[in-house]
Amino acid sequence: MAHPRVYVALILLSLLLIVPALSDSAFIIHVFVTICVFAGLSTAWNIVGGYAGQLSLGHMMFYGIGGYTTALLIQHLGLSPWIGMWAGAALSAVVAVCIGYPCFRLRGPFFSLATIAFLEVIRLLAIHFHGVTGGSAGLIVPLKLGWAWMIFQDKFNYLIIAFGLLLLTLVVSYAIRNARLGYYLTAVREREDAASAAGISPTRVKLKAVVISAVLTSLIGSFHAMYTTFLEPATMFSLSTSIEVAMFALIGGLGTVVGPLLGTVLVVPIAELARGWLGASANGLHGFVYGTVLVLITLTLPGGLVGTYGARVGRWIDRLPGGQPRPEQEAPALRQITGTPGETMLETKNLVMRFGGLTATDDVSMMLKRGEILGIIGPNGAGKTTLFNQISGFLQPSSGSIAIVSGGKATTPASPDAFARAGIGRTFQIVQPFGKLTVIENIMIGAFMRHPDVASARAVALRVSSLVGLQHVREVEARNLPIGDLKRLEVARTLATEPDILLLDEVMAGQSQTDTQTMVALIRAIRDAGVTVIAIEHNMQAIMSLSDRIIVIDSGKVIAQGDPQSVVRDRRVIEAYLGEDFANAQGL
Ligand SMILES: Nc1ncnc2c1ncn2[C@@H]1O[C@H](COP(=O)(O)OP(=O)(O)OP(=O)(O)O)[C@@H](O)[C@H]1O
Repeated sequence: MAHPRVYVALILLSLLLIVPALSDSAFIIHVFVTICVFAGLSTAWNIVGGYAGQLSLGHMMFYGIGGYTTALLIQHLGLSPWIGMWAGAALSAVVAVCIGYPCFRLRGPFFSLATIAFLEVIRLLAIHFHGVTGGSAGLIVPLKLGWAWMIFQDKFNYLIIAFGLLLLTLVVSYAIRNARLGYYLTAVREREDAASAAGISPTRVKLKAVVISAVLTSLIGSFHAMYTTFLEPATMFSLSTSIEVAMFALIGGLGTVVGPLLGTVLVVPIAELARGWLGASANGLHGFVYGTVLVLITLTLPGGLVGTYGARVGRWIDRLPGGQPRPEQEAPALRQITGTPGETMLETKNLVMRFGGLTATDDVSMMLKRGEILGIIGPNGAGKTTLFNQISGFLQPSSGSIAIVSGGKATTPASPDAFARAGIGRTFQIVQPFGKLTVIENIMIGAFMRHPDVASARAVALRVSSLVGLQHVREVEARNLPIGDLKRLEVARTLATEPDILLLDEVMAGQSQTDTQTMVALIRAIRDAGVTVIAIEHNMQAIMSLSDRIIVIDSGKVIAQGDPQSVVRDRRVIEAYLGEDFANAQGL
């Protein structure tokens, strides 16, 4: 509460109550109720559409479910809307899981189309079951006056409830944004694979977001039904309103906490005032107003208002009393890796991976011993990365088995995130940074796996950033880093998950001579701290000096393995990969 961003926001928000209280006009109160309702809907939508990047265009289904459940429970069971709205919210949560689970497998426009389809289905069902819902003719909410029934003569009471719901939605949205879930949603939105490698289950976090969003939307829908006192499928399950709600967030700033509110405050009053002044002749005018503002904003400010000016305004506000940065927390103790050096940690048997007619790994059997650095070499296209993808859960082998051995027990996790949580950390050959997050935030995404609390994850990330030599670019957005730093960031994010086994895929590619030496020293230090390492590398000098053991793969098959000196002398390895020039240069 003492932070200026909080008290300034509360002061500005209170204007939504103070201005209509001073004016005392029923129409002005109506405009402010509408602002609170739509800002709440847009803020709730933004949790899915903005934070999770899933452009739902069927969100009004939860609004409608809330409204109808509340109205029907009053009508048939005489239940107060204060109870009915939670029943509606529970039903919306169930519907959100049932719809979200299959739909989250769809990407981009297909997801949006699927949400529209579900909205239409529910609208048609509401029309079809007219015996219950009143069908197209609509349903009138039983008019019993008083707080218990949420029906008032004094319109200001409606505004108090609408404001309360908006405040609740904003607090939830703010809390998500600043908690692990918010970071996870951003990570999943930007790069699902990298998020999975950091132990995040994309489906689980998206489902969490959609359930929270559905519950909030449904609560607002219940209230709005009580406010309008009339429900019909066309307005309760409206596609155009779903689009408007998304549009407010786009105008204000997608994925920001106050963006949806700002977008609504900007456009709803203009449209409502135009409707108020021009009456029936202004039918459809609000759509024109929204469209015009949207076009202007997307053309001039693609990040929306908050996306463009938010950081600058935030810095001004931080200069107010209480805005000084807090001291950083001490990094928590590192996870103690236990186990006997030399014991088997990972074993693959006869791994085959076919892509159509191509066999990328062909009968690969290998094992990894605790505490070693295992190098994997081989020509381009030999199947090295495909092997990594299988032992980190990103590819399901066509045949063969993978076992992670821990405490004498062998397990095979079912998904990439489960592999990560089982202690296998991996980097990607083609770097996968979360471009719009800073270096520290990128590393925090990894750290969250074992440190759910934001302050601890940040402390771990700060320590890891120093370890890999990224301390000088901590607050730089990852998209602005050169390739050498991006490679180090890959290692840092994976290291922050505190893995037992670290899979490094060509982390020295694109690094300068000095950086390569630093990386070699870093990998040794990581091993000395108890982490077992497998490294795919084309830099022979580096991999020779690092590895305790090397496996050579060619055309998907293991053609040689052993200590570095004997492997580079192997004729098959010289013929398939190293070449005679290398052998001559080494005097082999
Ligand atoms: N998802 C995929 N679908 C189809 N083919 C694939 C897929 N992934 C890899 N391949 C093919 O499998 C073969 C092995 O590729 P892989 O990336 O594992 O090789 P690599 O040894 O890591 O090569 P490099 O050293 O160039 O990274 C290649 O021919 C590649 O084109």
